[in-house]
Amino acid sequence: MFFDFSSISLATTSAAVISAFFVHKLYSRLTHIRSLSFLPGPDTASYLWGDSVDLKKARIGTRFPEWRKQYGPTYLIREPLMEPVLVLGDPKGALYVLNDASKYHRPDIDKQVLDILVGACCHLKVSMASLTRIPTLTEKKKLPGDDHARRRKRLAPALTPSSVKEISSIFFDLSHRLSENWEDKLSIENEALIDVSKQLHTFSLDAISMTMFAYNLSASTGTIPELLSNISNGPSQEDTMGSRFAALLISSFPSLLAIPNPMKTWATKLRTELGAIAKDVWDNGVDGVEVGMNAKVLEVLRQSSKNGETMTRDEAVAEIIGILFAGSETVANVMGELLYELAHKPEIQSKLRAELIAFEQKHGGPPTYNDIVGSGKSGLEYLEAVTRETMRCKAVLMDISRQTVEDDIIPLSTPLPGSGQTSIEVPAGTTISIPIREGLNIEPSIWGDNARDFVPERWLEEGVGERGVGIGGVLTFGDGAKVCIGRNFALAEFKILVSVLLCRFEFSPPKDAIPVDFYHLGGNTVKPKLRGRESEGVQLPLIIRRI
Ligand code: HEM
Repeated sequence: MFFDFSSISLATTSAAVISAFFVHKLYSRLTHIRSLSFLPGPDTASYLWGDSVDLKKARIGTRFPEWRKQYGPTYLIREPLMEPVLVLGDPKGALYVLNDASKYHRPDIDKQVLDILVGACCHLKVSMASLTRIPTLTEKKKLPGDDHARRRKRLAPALTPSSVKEISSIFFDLSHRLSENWEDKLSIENEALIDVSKQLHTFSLDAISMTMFAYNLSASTGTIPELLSNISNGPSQEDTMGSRFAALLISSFPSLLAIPNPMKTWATKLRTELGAIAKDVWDNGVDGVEVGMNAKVLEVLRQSSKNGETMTRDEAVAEIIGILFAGSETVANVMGELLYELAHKPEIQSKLRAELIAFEQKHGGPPTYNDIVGSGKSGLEYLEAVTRETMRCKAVLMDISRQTVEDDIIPLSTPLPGSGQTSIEVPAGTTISIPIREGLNIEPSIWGDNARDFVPERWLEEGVGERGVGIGGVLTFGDGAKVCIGRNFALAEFKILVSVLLCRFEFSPPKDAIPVDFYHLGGNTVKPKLRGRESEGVQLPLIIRRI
């Protein structure tokens, strides 16, 4: 009898490697638990799922503000299998982490999701990975930090204030197009019930595709608009045992995302279709760009090819997909939330409209791009205040996640309750969640007792932004090396749309309105659903009345 020693030794080696891997996983998990267990935090909803399933189902405003009240700004929550997550709502600690890109990286799971999307940037927290943290931009697992800097530098000229000014006429055109669409719906009655969420999504998708790569995606005949609208509803949002186990496995072993799953199928389809368009636009160059369009991203990508940088078609496609994700649903969501807020706060709506109409009467025409971006100084102070308050209270991202790559000590501005410690030692591999929407942006020690309320007037006070944390006093666009590169674009697009819509329409809640709840959904963004009709997906019905 002969033994196949080579196959025995292969099996033994594989078993040893797998065992070592599990032992290492277990050891690092125990290290994280031991090092951080002194921190306060909620009783974990489930040892198996941690707090993740509970958080996924919870309405916005029902968990983090309560935990902040009970435990202070810095505490611990749990991912599946009790992996601790340090919720760092301390201003000094948050800025420390965001500003040290060498020690604090995006978590492995996010990089894995980005790999599937060809290294693209996105605010998308895909549902298969929805128990995990925020994936964002130009960071790919195998690429070192300087590659992120190189790609960011390459993209930056497309999104400077002067580039945004150049493309701003497209924002005006699209805002008027949306208004005309609503006017048509109001042609018989003076008012109508309209689900604004879909139309805002189309508006922002067009804004990004028509300005960045001269393509009208919403009008394209393929399945792309449908695939992109799935960003809102996610490739599989249901909370089933199967999806929970998949999420649990993936959060422990991110590489499992590489095996076939609904999210991967969806991403591959989207990438293939976008790839065909990108190839078309890429091959035909930017010379033939139609009037009313621009190709800012393609221009910078082509320029870097001319400068000798190698740029493969795949890389170009990755940048395009990334910009589309990052730039479309973010603005659509925040705009939807403002319209919802204005519908419920008619006094703020009237004050904003009165300012815009007074401006128009005084200057003999509607505000231009310069009036709008300089709105704090041009007689549009309330527009500026409403914009800032929307970005503060309605931040699209719940949190920004990072993982330590080495042991470190995070300084704190608020001593920990009990021990009075002014810093926290974190072992390598710790996941840190910097809470934005329900954390630092509404921190009562900064914004006062009415921190959670939507009060634009607070911004009319001199120097108020200096009190807060981050650019302009909020962390809505992040901070540090990965701060949002599209913020000038987003703010200009947002303000232009507000200035056009508010002069033409009045918004109010539907009569006998079903309450709208906002959830953290399909990406790390916040979206509306009707209470009791959640399975119908994202919707935001409002009554729109012609003025
Ligand atoms: C209201 C709208 C928006 C919000 C709230 C927002 C928020 C953010 C945040 C918080 C980050 C940093 C994430 C991190 O640190 O991990 C980020 C990154 C990014 N955003 Fe935005 N964003 C918005 C709109 C846009 C738009 C319109 C574009 C494109 C035109 C864009 C492109 C990007 C890109 C490319 C990055 C990655 C930057 C990097 O990794 O260096 N964003 N965004």
